Formats: sequence, C-alpha cells, structure tokens
Amino acid sequence: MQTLVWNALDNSQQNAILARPALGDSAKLSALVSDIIAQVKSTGDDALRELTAKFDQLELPHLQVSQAEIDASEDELGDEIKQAIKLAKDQIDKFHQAQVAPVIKVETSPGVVCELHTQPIESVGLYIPGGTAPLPSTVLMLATPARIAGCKRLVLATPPGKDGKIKAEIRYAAKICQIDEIYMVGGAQAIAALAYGTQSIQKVLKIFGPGNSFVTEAKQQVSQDHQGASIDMPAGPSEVLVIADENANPEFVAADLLSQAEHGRDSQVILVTNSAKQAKACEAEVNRQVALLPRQEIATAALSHSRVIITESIEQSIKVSNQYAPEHLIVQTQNARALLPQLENAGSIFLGEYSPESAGDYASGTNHVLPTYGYTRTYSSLSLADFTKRYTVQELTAQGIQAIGPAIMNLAAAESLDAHKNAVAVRLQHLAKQSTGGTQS
Ligand SMILES: NC(=O)c1ccc[n+]([C@@H]2O[C@H](COP(=O)([O-])OP(=O)(O)OC[C@H]3O[C@@H](n4cnc5c(N)ncnc54)[C@H](O)[C@@H]3O)[C@@H](O)[C@H]2O)c1
Ligand SMILES: N[C@H](CO)Cc1c[nH]c[nH+]1
Ligand SMILES: [Zn+2]
Repeated sequence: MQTLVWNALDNSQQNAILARPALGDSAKLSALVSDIIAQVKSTGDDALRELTAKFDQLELPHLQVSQAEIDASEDELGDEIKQAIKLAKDQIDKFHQAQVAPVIKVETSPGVVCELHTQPIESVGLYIPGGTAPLPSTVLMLATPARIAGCKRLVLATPPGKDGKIKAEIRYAAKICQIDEIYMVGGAQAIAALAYGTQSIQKVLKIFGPGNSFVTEAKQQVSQDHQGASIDMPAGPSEVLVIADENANPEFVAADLLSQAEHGRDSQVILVTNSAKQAKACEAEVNRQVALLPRQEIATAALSHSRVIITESIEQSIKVSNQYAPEHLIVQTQNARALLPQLENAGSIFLGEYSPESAGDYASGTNHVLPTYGYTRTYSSLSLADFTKRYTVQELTAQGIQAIGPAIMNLAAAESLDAHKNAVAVRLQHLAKQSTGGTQS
C-alpha cells in the first residue's frame, strides 16, 4: 500500500489518489459489454453458451439448474453451514421486515385525501457473483427482501464453477428462499439475458445484485434502454475505507482492510489515520496477515492500488472519507458514534472496534449490496423499498374540490392549459347548479 501525507498533496494529486482502479479504461469496457449485449439479443441461448465457453471456459449442456439439483443441496451440506445460512437469513429477515412501509393517508384539507401505497415489482432478476468467490450470502441479501416485498417471480443467475455446477451453498440459500428458477450464466451475458430474455430465460423487470466491472457496466447499459430492465444500483468491486486514530487496534484494522482486498484484484481499500505511528503499525500488520491468506495473490493485487493516507486530524480524515464516498466505512476511533453526524457519503458504516465489516457482509442483518465507485453520494444501501414501487391515491369530495378548485384553475391558466382548468370548472359549475336546485344557467 502506498503511504501518502494528505497535506503534502495538491488538489489534483488528492483526487488522483482517491481514483477507483476499475474505472481505468471505461471506453474499452463499455464497447466490450455492448458487444456482449448485442450478441445475446441477437442469438439468445446460443450466445450464452458461446460466451460462457469464452469467458468461463465451460461447455454447458443445459442452462437451468433442475429442481433435483436444488433439493440435493440439503444432503450435500453439513449441519453447521446450513445453520449459519439460516441464522443469517433470520437476521436479514428481521431487519428488512422492519422496513415494511405502512400506507400513508393524509387529509391535506377537508375533503381532500391523499394516500401513498407500495406494490411489489412483479419479476426480479437476482445476480449472484461467482467468478472467483461464489457468494451464497448475496442470495440471502437479494431474495429475503424480494420475498418480504411480495415479488412474484424471482430468477437467479450465477456463473457455474469449474466443475460446471452451482455451489451447493448457493443452491441451498436459494432453496430456503423458495427460488426454483436458477440459471448457470454469469457476467454481462447474464445481465443481458435477464434484461431481454432468451429462448430459455424469460425477461425480468428489474435486475439486482453486485458483480465485477463487466456485470456492473452491463447493468448500467440495459437500464438505459427502455426495452431492457431497471436496476438497483451500480454495485461494483468492493471497497472499504477505515478511519483509525492512535488508539485503534492495528490487528483489527489490517484484518478489515484485507477482508475487502481479498474480493477481487480491482477491490480498493483505504486507511485514513491522523497518526503516522498507527499508519506504520497497520501496514506492518497488513503485510503480516496478507501472507497468511489463501487469496494472497488477489489481495496483493488489490493492495497495489490501495492507500494509507496520513491526515492532520480526525476532522480531516472525515473530509477525506466524505470525498472518497466509500461503499463501506469503518470508524475505529474513540467514541466513534459521536462522529456519525459528520459522515456524509458511505453505503454502510461500522462503528467501533467490535464492528467488523464482515458482520454486515453476512449476518448482522443489514444488506451487503451497496453502491460503489463513489455512488454513495447519491445512491443508498439496498433495502426493501428497492423491490417495490410506490403509487399515490387521491379522493376528493365535493367539499374538497370546492376548496382547492379555484387554485387549480388559476395554476392551469398560468400554464395556459385550458383543458386542465376546464376539468375543474365543469365540476364546480355542476355543484353550483345542484346547490341552486338547477336554476342557474
Ligand atoms: N458492491 C457490492 O455490494 C458487492 C457485493 C458483493 C461482491 N461485490 C463485488 O462483486 C465482484 C464479483 O466479481 P467476480 O469476478 O468474482 O464475479 P462475477 O460473477 O461478477 O463475474 C464473473 C463473470 O465475469 C465474466 N468475465 C470474466 N472475465 C471477463 C472478461 N475478460 N470479459 C468479459 N467477461 C468476463 C465471466 O463470464 C464470469 O462468469 C467483486 O468485484 C466483488 O468485490 C460487490
Ligand atoms: N463485501 C461484499 C460487498 O462489497 C459482500 C460480501 C459477500 N460475501 C462477502 N462479502
Ligand atoms: Zn465482503
């Protein structure tokens, strides 16, 4: 990790050290992904087979996972992992059940009632990353809120492993979430199939889930086409920023940094500390711990574009974090909660030394699908609301239209929209006639 002193850098250098690695060659990525999407649109299942052979080095006899294969996961797994998956599901369920929105009903003036209702999105595509690490936890993060929201059709797509199969943990997580439509396809081609449909995959209305830069780019492209599909958010390569003061435990800080560095070569982890001594201690710990990881090679690649930034104060550390807008923000300082009001842009915040980012990844209950690339400035953590759409209802009585009708007519006239004005005028005239017993002309 490169160590830099924030105050020794000018503005453009500060921006440069906070740049995301995955956005390096976006024009090339965009062209590659649009070719993949075009291929899937034109030849459907054949394209999925060809692209899987090309990018996953697999010849697939069939795309859909059978019900027997889903059910077999029950016997393929030991009790310990099945219990862990169930515990995580329960935790996620509790936090997302609490997000169920009540119907809002307000009488804005006598006789004018306004309501806000929610409805589930009918069909949803759930993309589960599977390139270097298949993520059963992501099945729970997507399927649990989709089920609570009441979505009717849940379609799961994930790349097959080297053995041409979907990992038992993913099949099991899908099974306990009552998902029976699983396709063995990954990458941009999976997103294209979900968005446009193929001979064997029926299209969905909205696509959810994280993925590498190909997946994320594909989601963005299909969401810009009205014949494509809506998406949850750009949830790309994992990121974490840790704010640590001199009291933080370097062993904890290093473990948290590495937990995200091990996701992928294009992951990025950043330590921001107001203590040069802490910076050194954490770096030494990172070097010690990374050497012990099975995914050492991936983590080391991620560390090569990761940073240790030394600031003059905690306030400046917060400024750096707000500027970077991380997917995950871990605060390991004394009285971490007191900093919360100043933390502006982060997908999920972890306060204090006993709140590792892994807790949110698996089992605290919060959702681990989060915006990356700085999109936490405007996008939110995945939540129940993303699986629903909101619509309003209004009901006006005679008293209600009489009260606000004149204002509506004035506003319509100001916009030169006479038909709008007339829709109110005819009603007010009708009511006036009624009140005079029909004697008015
Ligand atoms: N932001 C979040 O909420 C969040 C959550 C979990 C995981 N993630 C991120 O998801 C990502 C998962 O990435 P992954 O690669 O392991 O799995 P993935 O499933 O996203 O992508 C694998 C697929 O990419 C395609 N692919 C690979 N190389 C390609 C190439 N050169 N050209 C075109 N397509 C290619 C292949 O078809 C492969 O099946 C990681 O970056 C991880 O950090 C993010
Ligand atoms: N940290 C990832 C989101 O960036 C989510 C995840 C799943 N499994 C482990 N981690
Ligand atoms: Zn993670």
